[in-house]
Amino acid sequence: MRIVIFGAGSLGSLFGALLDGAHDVTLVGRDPHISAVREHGLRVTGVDDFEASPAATTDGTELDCDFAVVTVKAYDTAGAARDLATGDVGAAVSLQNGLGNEATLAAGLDCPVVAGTTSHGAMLSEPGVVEWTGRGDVVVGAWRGDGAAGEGGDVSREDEHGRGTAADPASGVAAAFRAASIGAEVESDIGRRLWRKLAVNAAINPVSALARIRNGRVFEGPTAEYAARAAREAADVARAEGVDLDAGAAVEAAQTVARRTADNRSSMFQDVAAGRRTEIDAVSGVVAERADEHGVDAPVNGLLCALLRGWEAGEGLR
Ligand SMILES: NC(=O)C1=CN([C@@H]2O[C@H](COP(=O)(O)OP(=O)(O)OC[C@H]3O[C@@H](n4cnc5c(N)ncnc54)[C@H](O)[C@@H]3O)[C@@H](O)[C@H]2O)C=CC1
Ligand SMILES: CC(C)(CO)C(=O)C(=O)O
Repeated sequence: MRIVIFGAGSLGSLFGALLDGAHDVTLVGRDPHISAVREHGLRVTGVDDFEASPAATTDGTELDCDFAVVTVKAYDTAGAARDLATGDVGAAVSLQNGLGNEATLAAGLDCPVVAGTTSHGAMLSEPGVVEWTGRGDVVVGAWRGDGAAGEGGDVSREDEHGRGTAADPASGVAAAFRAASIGAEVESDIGRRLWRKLAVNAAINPVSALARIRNGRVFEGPTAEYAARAAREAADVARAEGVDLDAGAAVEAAQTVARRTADNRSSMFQDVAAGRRTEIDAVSGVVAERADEHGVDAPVNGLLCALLRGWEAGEGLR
């Protein structure tokens, strides 16, 4: 299949390398990384060590592909949709963190949108080299609009080529990942999966970023209570949106991820440490705003969001 990776930074480069070979892959990203890939290929280190040679470009317009995997940061999703809309894209697949990316893609594109989450970890260590920091999973599901993500119908159908039907692009995407030996599942209730991941990120990311601690410390010591509250609030908002997510299950999910990724610096901690903009709006910001809309209390998410936004607006960004 012809696959575009839109946003070939850390995660996108990892998936681009893993999909290359089984598929015809084009990375869309920025220099100096893209020039390095064009000149020397793409090297993966860490969990596995190998080289790949996908096509690579800094121009995301007028691309033609079976599907585009979108791996830009949440705040760049609208720009990605604008570029992808100028081409011929069969489907857009978000593997991003935060809530709202799929809605942004759907608003800007005519093609079907597939929602996804991944627990693989990746970090661009230098131009042309990506470190695979942790093996994980990929879960995708048809996105059917705000409040109805993944609801209804059988999304596990594939056509005789295993590509998924037009009404069911998620199974085609999962099949393409599996053809490249990347474990990928189709989830019929992808909306719940996105909210659960959001609760995990709402607990770990801002707390680790503000306290400057690795994931494993978030549920230990003085931050534990507030991380748990952030996850519980996210679950309360999810339920107000009709998503079946128990507060206890959300806290447990966050604690499990913190344990499994104990030595990681969360992506938000890395962003803050490097003086880069964070994804706070798409994580705690979404929880706090939707809580307001539903009349649900989410003071911890509100405070974490305000602190990170204050840092970004003040002395934070380089
Ligand atoms: N890195 C990781 O281990 C994981 C990341 N995620 C999520 O995946 C998403 C991407 O994360 P990272 O790869 O870490 O971020 P990143 O910042 O390393 O990569 C994003 C890349 O997209 C590029 N980009 C943005 N707009 C572009 C445009 N219009 N044209 C060309 N290139 C463009 C940026 O230059 C950047 O290189 C985020 O939502 C993150 O939360 C999710 C799971 C794990
Ligand atoms: C799961 C977790 C918390 C892993 O670090 C993550 O998604 C992130 O850092 O953004």
